[in-house]
Amino acid sequence: MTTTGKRFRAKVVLLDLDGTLVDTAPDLAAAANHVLRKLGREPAEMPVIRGFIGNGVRELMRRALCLTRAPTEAELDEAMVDFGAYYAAHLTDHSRVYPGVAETLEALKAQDRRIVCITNKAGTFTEPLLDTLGLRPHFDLVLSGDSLPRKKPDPLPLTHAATHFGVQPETALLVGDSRNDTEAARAAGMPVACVTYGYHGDQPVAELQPDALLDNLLELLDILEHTPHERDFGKV
Ligand SMILES: O=C(O)COP(=O)(O)O
Ligand SMILES: [Mg+2]
Repeated sequence: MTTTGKRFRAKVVLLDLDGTLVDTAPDLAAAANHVLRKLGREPAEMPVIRGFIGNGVRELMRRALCLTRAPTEAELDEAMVDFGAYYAAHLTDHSRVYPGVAETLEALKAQDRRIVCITNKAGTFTEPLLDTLGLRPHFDLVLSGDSLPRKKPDPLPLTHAATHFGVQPETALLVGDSRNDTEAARAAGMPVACVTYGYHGDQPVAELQPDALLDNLLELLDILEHTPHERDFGKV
């Protein structure tokens, strides 16, 4: 773990999904490659697709198609129908919860913190994915890429979650893995920790200058202040 030595109040803990809670890259890559093959195009290597995750599945598919030829919006619309059907049927064939995640979520709950999942993944995939992997009961609120008018790197999902629980953004904490997470947090005035194992392309995650770096989500528990929170909610 590398941290700046800061401790965070984190009355509300917001967690990114893909690359932070769950390694979803194998099933996302399989869905994208299913579409590429169907269109007679060359499938892409897993690490290449992995670098496309974080801006929602439509952007992932667009970038996968661009490897051979940029699609028109109509072509992309059609590709997304096939992508959606395949991905919905194979959401958790190979996707796995990262080590330390379930234990961390349980500990956060025991400390009376509110727990939010904030992802750019479409809600139609987020809910069944969290359900199947047994994570859904841990969350007090789930915000997907299409839950609100704007998604990360826009600060809206973060400020929405803070307002929902009646806390100031600076007393919450986002944990994510990519530039979308750090940019959204900075714009919201919220501290941000990054996991080092997630999807951040070729760029070392330290270059995103998060307030803390975590090699395992359990390390989050070491950087939180332990003060009672129950009476704080709703008093912005
Ligand atoms: O790109 C996606 O579909 C989701 O990405 P996120 O969970 O890391 O926000
Ligand atoms: Mg992510």
